[in-house]
Amino acid sequence: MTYKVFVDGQEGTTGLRIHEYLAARGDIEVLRIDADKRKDAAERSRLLNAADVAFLCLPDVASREAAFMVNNSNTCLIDASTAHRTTPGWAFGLPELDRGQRTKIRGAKRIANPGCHASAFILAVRPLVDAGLLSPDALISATSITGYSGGGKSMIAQYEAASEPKLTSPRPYALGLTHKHLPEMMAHTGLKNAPVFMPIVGNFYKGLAVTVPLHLSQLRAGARPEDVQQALAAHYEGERFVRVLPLRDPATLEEGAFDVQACNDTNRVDLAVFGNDQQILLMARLDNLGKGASGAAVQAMNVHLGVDEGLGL
Ligand SMILES: NC(=O)C1=CN([C@@H]2O[C@H](COP(=O)(O)OP(=O)(O)OC[C@H]3O[C@@H](n4cnc5c(N)ncnc54)[C@H](OP(=O)(O)O)[C@@H]3O)[C@@H](O)[C@H]2O)C=CC1
Ligand SMILES: CC(=O)N[C@@H](CCC(=O)OP(=O)(O)O)C(=O)O
Repeated sequence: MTYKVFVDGQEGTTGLRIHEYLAARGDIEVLRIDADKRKDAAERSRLLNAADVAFLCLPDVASREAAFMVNNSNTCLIDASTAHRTTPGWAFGLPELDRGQRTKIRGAKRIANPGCHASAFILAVRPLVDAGLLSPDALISATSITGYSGGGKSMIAQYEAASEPKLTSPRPYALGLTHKHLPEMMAHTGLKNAPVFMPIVGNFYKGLAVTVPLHLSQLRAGARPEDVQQALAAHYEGERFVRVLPLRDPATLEEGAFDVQACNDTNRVDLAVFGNDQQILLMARLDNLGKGASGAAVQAMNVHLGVDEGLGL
C-alpha cells in the first residue's frame, strides 16, 4: 500500500524536516507543489484533496484556511500549528498522552499536533495529575529553554545573521504571560489554572528543556520525589519514544549540568526528576524539530495509518 502525502508549507522549517523523514519511506508517495504556486489557493486545495495525509506546516491563519479547503472524507490533516490544538473534532497528536489516545488518532481525520514547549510540559505533568500526586487546582510554574529554530525561518535568519550582540545571550520572552501554548497545556494536563510560563530562547539551533519546579507541599500529602519518578515510569512503561530517567541520575548530568540538546536528532523525550525532602525539579527535554514538531507529526501519521509507529523515525 502506498499513501499519498502532501506537506503544505514544504519550504518551511518543520516542512523541510518532515520531507527528510519521509525521504527514505517506500510506502509514501510525496506530492509536491511547484515553488511558484506554494501560496496559490487553488493548487494547495487540489493537492490537499489528492492526499491521503496532508501535513500543515504553516502559520495559524494559513492552517485554518487549509482545513476549510478540504472537501473530501479521505484526506487526514495533521496540523503542526497552534490553530486546532483545543478545537473540538480534532484529536491531539500525542500518542503517549494516555492509554486511549492512539485509538483517537487512528480514528481521526483531523489531528492537531502539540507545540514544542507544550509537548514537554504535558508529558512531564499529565502523569502526576492522573496519579493524584498533583491536584488539577495546583498553581505551578514552568520555564523552557529552547533553540532558535523554534521560531521558524524568520528567527533562524535573525540568529544566523549573527550581527546583533543581544542574540548571543539567552532571551526570556512571552512576558505578557499569554504564550500561545497555555491553552493546550491546561486542556491536556487537566490543570485548571495556566502555569506561570517563561520560555527562554538561546543562541543554538535546536533542543528544548522544560523545567517545572515544585515544593513537595504542592503534591499529595506525604509524596516524595520517588513517587513522582515512579508515576512517570508507570505512565510511560513500554513507550519507545519516552525515556524516564532514574531519580537524581548522575549519569544524566555532565559536569553537574543538564544538556538541553541531548535528544537532538531523535524523536525521543527524556523525563528527569531531581529533588530532596522539600523540593522537586521535574524536567523534560526533546528536539523541538523532532518530538516537538516534525518527528511527532510523522509518528502521528504512522499511528493514524496503522503502520509501525516508529517507521522512518
Ligand atoms: N519550528 C518549530 O520548532 C515548531 C513549529 N511549529 C509550528 O509549525 C508551523 C510551521 O512552523 P515553521 O516550519 O517553524 O515555520 P516557517 O516560518 O519556517 O515555515 C512556514 C512556511 O509556511 C509558508 N507559508 C506561509 N503562509 C502560507 C500560505 N498562505 N500558503 C502556503 N504556505 C505558506 C511559508 O512560506 P515562506 O517560505 O514564503 O515564508 C513558510 O515556508 C507553525 O504554525 C509553527 O508554529 C510547531 C512546533 C515546533
Ligand atoms: C523560539 C520560539 O519562538 N518558539 C515558539 C514555539 C514554536 C512551537 O512549538 O510552536 P507552535 O507550533 O505552537 O507555533 C514560540 O515560543 O512561540
